[in-house]
Amino acid sequence: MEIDQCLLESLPIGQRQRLVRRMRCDQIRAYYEREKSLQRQQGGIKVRAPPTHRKKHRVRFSLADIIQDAIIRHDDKEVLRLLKEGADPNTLISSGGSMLHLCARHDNLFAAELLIERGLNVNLQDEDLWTALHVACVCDHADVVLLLLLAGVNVLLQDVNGNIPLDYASEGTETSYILRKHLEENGVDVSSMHSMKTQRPSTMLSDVRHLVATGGSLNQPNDDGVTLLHIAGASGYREVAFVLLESGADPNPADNNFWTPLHLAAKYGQVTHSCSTQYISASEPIADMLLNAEESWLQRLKDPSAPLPSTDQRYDGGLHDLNTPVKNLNPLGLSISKRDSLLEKCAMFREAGGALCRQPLQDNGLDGPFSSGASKLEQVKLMPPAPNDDLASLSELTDSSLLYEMQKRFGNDQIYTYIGHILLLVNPNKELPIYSTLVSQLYLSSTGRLCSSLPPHIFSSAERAYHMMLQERRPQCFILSGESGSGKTEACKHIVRHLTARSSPKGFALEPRMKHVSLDLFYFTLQAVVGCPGARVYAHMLEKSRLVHLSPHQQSFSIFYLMAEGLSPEENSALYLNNVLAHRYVSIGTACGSC
Ligand SMILES: Nc1ncnc2c1ncn2[C@@H]1O[C@H](COP(=O)(O)OP(=O)(O)OP(=O)(O)O)[C@@H](O)[C@H]1O
Repeated sequence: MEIDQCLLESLPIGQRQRLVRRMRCDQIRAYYEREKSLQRQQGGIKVRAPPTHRKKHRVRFSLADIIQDAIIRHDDKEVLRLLKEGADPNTLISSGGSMLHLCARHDNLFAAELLIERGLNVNLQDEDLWTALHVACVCDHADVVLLLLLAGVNVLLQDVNGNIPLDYASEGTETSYILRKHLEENGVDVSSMHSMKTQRPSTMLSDVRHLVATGGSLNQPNDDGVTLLHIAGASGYREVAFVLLESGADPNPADNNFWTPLHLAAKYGQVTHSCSTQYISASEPIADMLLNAEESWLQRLKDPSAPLPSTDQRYDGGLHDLNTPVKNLNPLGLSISKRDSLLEKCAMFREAGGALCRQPLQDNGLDGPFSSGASKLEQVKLMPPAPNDDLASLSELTDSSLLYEMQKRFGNDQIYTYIGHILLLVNPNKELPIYSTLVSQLYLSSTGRLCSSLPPHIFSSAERAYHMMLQERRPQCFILSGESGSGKTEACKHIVRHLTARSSPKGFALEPRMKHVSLDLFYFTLQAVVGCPGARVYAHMLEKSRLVHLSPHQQSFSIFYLMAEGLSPEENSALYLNNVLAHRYVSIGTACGSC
């Protein structure tokens, strides 16, 4: 169980403790399950003799871990001691950055000085190509910025988005002033910075033009499935995207994580949505352009003679986008997972009406369930996660408190609620835009654990069952219980929908086949009740147990009795059913007409 830190902090202390205890239990259970499966893999469970005496185990941390902790806690003495004891100043931290990045983030000037003294490279870049100066600027830690400048940091190093540290310094702050002054003193003016920033997209643009001219493959993915269009979409290089699309690049390739260029354009656009309207105005056209291109590409697939969209439609002719970075954002104040979950929420819950995306082609048997294609726009509206998403975590558990919470949630169209691992559904009796392919994709998880930034959903339960199946290597079972009309059949359909989409992310489309089978079953059952006014069609649909075992006074499928009554002798003999009622399926049941 994963709990969103924000939600956790908003809970009363007692509830929080209970929740944390449960999380700990879950962790321990998961640990033992993993141990068990490892043992099984290594050839059978080895039963260890219980230890006769308890050894006191000491947990030891490496110097590299301890020094990082000391830097964060500003324990200068400890940092000094550890460095003397031989802690390596060049140890990398989890983001791929150096310990100087850590100092910049936590404003630890003393440790930063010590590390620089010991020869740590001030220009080291992390996996997003951020230097410690980028970090210090984002966090507005002016002293660290000054120290890094004195140590000779390169102020013009660009990160993965082509942003230099100054781009991250908020206007009017001390950090921004210091950097501007430094740049001025070194003869760097704004226009040269501008041209430097355009360098990366310009280089890519000329490379792409060259590739087009020499007939190179525009859709060639790298090992991660990333194509040129992914890069252009994610980086906001509008002109590059335009050239690629105009030259016939596939607008919809999925990388190894099933992300298309449109996903990336949307993701990075939404990242900055709450913070920079300037950026959004630059990146939204990319998303629009990709949508238009995708539409025209699909049309041209069907009809190669279809005209290309007009230039106005394709491209509004603006200059390529500069990556205006997010101002006033302090992403490093939050953990990466936290940031991701906030971004996810920002993306999903922007407004009522939510995100717009493409709906997959239905029933064409060609496209995978996650591929986009149809021209119909699909609306998604998910409610943000809330503390009462799991009733088991309520501090007060009485009939009235549960009913009250359920009623409140139902009023907000929050029809799903967890009670631990059980999912409660209140039938909304109206269509809710929460079952699209996009939503199904959102609930995909690599581990099967509930995603704390997503509200309860039937897709989540389906996802969990899928992973349990893989882990335990045995069939899983859903128990759908509720009174007639409570939504069991619909829930079953949603589970099947998610699982079929899950199991065939590319190419092989199981969903249309499943629908076909369901339809056949439906007609089979429908035939069974023809002539049974008021009979309930669905009750027998999936009760396959009725085929092999009948309880006393229970009848088998009515179709058998109707066949016995209604088939002509020729039809009977063609089906080898000269005496239907002699078969065990029907002979032991009560052949009553009702269903
Ligand atoms: N998640 C849902 N969203 C919207 N409407 C729903 C949902 N679930 C059920 N419904 C509505 O309620 C009706 C009855 O649901 P369903 O047939 O799934 O009930 P059931 O529990 O299977 O009933 P029975 O036990 O009688 O077969 C559906 O036809 C549909 O209109």
